[in-house]
Amino acid sequence: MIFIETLVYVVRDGRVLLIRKKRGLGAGYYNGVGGKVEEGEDVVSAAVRECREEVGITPKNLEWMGLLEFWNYEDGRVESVHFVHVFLAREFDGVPRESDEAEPVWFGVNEVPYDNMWSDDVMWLPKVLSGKKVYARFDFDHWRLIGGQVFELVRST
Ligand SMILES: Nc1nc2c([nH]c(=O)n2[C@H]2C[C@H](O)[C@@H](COP(=O)(O)OP(=O)(O)OP(=O)(O)O)O2)c(=O)[nH]1
Repeated sequence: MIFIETLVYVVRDGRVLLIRKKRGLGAGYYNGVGGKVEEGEDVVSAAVRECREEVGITPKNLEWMGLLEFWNYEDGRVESVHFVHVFLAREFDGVPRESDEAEPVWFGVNEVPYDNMWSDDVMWLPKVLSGKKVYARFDFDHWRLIGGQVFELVRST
């Protein structure tokens, strides 16, 4: 199965808004706000929708920060491939609120709780939070990280 997904990191006053995910894949971990792009939906609309659904805010002026690929293997075969578009939002409308999917929590951008996040995040999220665009691919075995590469994207002009 191939999935197109989104992750949004809302940043304001030196802090980043994460969610503690209550259910589904990665439950208990902190993450950006996101989920699957639905049929017929564009990636930006999906990113905005997930922010509304999960924490009740509407991000404004989303900045595309890169693409992550997560390849999950089970017993030597590809079980699923996830293409995840990452965005920063420096402005938003509304007040973050808890939902049945997620609890919103603000962290200082230098106090991100990487020990309680997907183990690949420490390899790319600091770059994104410092304004760098990235492309990365990570391989998992039964969702345990087994390898990966991160590239910083630079303008070639
Ligand atoms: N930061 C980070 N996020 C990850 C990793 N792996 C991974 O699937 N995700 C994110 C991408 C998506 O935003 C989200 C997908 O989780 P999910 O399939 O449970 O989606 P969901 O229930 O939240 O969304 P949905 O089905 O409601 O659309 O998790 C990872 O290694 N690091």
